[in-house]
Amino acid sequence: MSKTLVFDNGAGGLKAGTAGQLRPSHTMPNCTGRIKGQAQMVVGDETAHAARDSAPISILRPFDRGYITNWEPEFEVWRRMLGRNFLNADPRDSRLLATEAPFGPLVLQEAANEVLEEERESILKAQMKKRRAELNAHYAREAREAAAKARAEEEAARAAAAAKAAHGRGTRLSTGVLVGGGNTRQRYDPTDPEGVMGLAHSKGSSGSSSAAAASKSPEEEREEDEKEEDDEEMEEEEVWEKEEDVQLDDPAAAEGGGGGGGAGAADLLLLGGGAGKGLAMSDVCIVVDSGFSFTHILPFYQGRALHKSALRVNVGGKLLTNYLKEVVSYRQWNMMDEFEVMQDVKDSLSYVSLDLDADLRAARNVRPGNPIVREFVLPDRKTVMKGFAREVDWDARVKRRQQEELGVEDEQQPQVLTMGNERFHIPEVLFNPSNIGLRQMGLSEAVATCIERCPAALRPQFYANVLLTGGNCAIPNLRERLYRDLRASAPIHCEVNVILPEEPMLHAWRGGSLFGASPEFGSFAVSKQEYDEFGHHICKIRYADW
Ligand SMILES: Nc1ncnc2c1ncn2[C@@H]1O[C@H](COP(=O)(O)OP(=O)(O)OP(=O)(O)O)[C@@H](O)[C@H]1O
Repeated sequence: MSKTLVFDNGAGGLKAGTAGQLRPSHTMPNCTGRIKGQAQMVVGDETAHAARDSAPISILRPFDRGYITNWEPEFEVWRRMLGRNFLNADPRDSRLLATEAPFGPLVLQEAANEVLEEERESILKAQMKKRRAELNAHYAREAREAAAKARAEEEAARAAAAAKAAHGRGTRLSTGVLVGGGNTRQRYDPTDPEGVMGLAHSKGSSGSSSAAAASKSPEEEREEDEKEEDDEEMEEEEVWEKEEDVQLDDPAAAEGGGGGGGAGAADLLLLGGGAGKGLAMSDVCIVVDSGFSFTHILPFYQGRALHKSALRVNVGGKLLTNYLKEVVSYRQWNMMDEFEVMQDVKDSLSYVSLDLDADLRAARNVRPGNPIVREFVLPDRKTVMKGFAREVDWDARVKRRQQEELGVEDEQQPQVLTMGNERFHIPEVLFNPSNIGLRQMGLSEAVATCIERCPAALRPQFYANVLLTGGNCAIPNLRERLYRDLRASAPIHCEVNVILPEEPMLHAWRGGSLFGASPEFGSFAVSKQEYDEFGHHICKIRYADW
């Protein structure tokens, strides 16, 4: 059977691995670079190595805010990922599922498909592109269903055990992570190198309609395409027009269409920690994806994206790191050429404040006992290869100050950055971009606005199902702050629920992994032969259908 590779192509990093696995096997910076004075280009992970060796390097990022802006370097990164040192993919026996950001103009999507098709002649057997937000929503939905199923099964097992115990025949309940649904339950063995790949996968009823669609000839598909597109548009319109018809308590409306994950899907989801554990209602969620270059907010109803309500905020991790670089360079050391180091500082020490005034007051006095101030030991690339955060060493700090006053340099002491109000002042930009003069909505305002742009009858469901994904959502307290702000702006009768899955950065990749491993995936992929025969049209039909 051919192998399905999953690429989550982000502006910060390319996450790649095989479908069906719990996590990507490789992640590399999505960039190329040139070391000063050298003709050779360094690619992906090599740029990080060069930066670690203090080589003066100029970085080129070919992917920004969801768009590939420069194909050549992007393919260099992809080729390296597919090559011997990483995925070691056999071109004759591999299929590719790649993520795509929302809001991509059609012409760019077409160009991307075309370039991918031309390039992959020697690379991959079949390809498929899927919007990242859809994969996020898909994973959350399936995860929630799997978690609910597992809970129900565990409760049933517990009830059975209790009944047995009542009859004097005690049964020891199993603990640990259970994988597999229905009759195929088995214990997950973390040492199994095959992970979940070894398990058989089955799919629910939703796969049958797509399989039927796949059995149609491309000519038939083309004939039906316009009709389907009209139908889709009408469906989205209907959500608005018939909003008063939606009964929020109606289980049929709540359950909707969407894919029902079978046993195989549950395996990955249970291993993933049940990302959708907290989702209150079926098939309705609002995906907030905040990554390296931007943040987008996209609502889903019955598995369909409501594009009219979607919002994008051009604030991401890169902007925060650049801002931190400037602040630190102004206040302490010149760190303007140290993006990677400053990203480490931000990732390890920043947090979102839940009480700005109190935190500002507390951070003001840098003295022992200060709860906010921390130190970051900078890498000197001789003794300290990678920087790290630590509690303030007050004695060393006093000694350092005295030496600085005397103009003495102690070679033995590592250089440290002191992080005080920077720790919460920088992430605050996500919630208040106007702090640095950006005319953009803050995160909470954008989520609330997005929900308010949805049909009134659906809003309570969206408030109850806000799903956070992307690396920025790992900033401590971000979830709590968003909850607090939404709670304040949501109507009083609405339940507010903000869900933060484990490792939010990998959430979209896991959606891809789940989908790539499902039996229906084959019917959505486009082969080289099909593309040559029908062109971009076939991609439009196949990719839009899921
Ligand atoms: N623990 C953490 N705390 C704070 N920020 C983090 C943490 N982990 C990752 N990040 C930030 O998340 C960002 C990367 O997130 P992610 O991988 O979701 O982005 P991407 O998919 O590469 O980019 P994009 O979504 O813009 O295409 C980086 O800016 C990184 O600094």
